[in-house]
Amino acid sequence: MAARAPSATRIQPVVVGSKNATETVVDTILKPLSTIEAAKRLAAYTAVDRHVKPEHIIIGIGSGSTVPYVVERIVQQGREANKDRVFIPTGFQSKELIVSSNLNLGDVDQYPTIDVTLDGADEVDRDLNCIKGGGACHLREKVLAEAAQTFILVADYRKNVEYLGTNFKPGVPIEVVPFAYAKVLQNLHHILGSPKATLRMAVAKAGPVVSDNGNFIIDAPFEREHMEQPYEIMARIKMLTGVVEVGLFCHMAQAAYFGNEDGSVTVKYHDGKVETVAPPA
Ligand SMILES: O=C(CO)[C@H](O)[C@H](O)COP(=O)(O)O
Repeated sequence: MAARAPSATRIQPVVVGSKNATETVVDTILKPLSTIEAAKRLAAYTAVDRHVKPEHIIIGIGSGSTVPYVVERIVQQGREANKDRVFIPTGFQSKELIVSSNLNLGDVDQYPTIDVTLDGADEVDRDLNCIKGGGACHLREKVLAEAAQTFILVADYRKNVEYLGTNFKPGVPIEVVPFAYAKVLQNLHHILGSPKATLRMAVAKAGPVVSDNGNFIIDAPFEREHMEQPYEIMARIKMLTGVVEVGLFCHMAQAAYFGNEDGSVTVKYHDGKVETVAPPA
């Protein structure tokens, strides 16, 4: 059997109905994708082809519906390329994805330096600031983004905006310790200028969404004036006692890949450069 990184663990997937890597690849080949799914896949594949190289051994895997295409492309690099790699998840979903794809699973406390982390985003602005946390994973996502030598975003064209809050309307996701949520909501309403901030409620469960860390999530929409330079409001929210992490990632990503409707990919870089990768001929 192939050698593995020393402290990586392999466990069996626990989610009933989760697909293995072969099934996912077969699905992708056989079933036509919607325009949005095709755009997500294009962004993810292009980013993996450019940023997941043979020398990259410790790889952070983000959360959301675009990230499965990242993992799919990594699996396509083959067993040999992946046998010594360790994959670090940003939450329950990406842990299941790693395990069900037969990749080596590790954690960020074992591997605090990550070669490259690839993750989705809810929206990305012209300076590569982004909103994350639509899936309530932004605490671990930010840790893996900070731990990474290279942090790359992958998304479809709807997420590519000049200013945060343009298309993504729920607001900035804020993870809070449960007993402090009402106090933090008051702070957001009356001090920080987000009168419509609300506690995120679960859909198929009575009560609030509980994050993978056992915390609550507040969604706080802000006016454009705050979103033009989001670092300042991010820092002010983070200073509120009871806040664990804020879903504003400022100046963290090296590049963002957006799959477009016409099959091209727009790449925005941290230095302001923008590239268009033409669709395959
Ligand atoms: O931040 C996230 C989860 O907390 C996701 O990366 C973000 O919500 C984007 O997800 P998707 O790829 O499904 O649009």
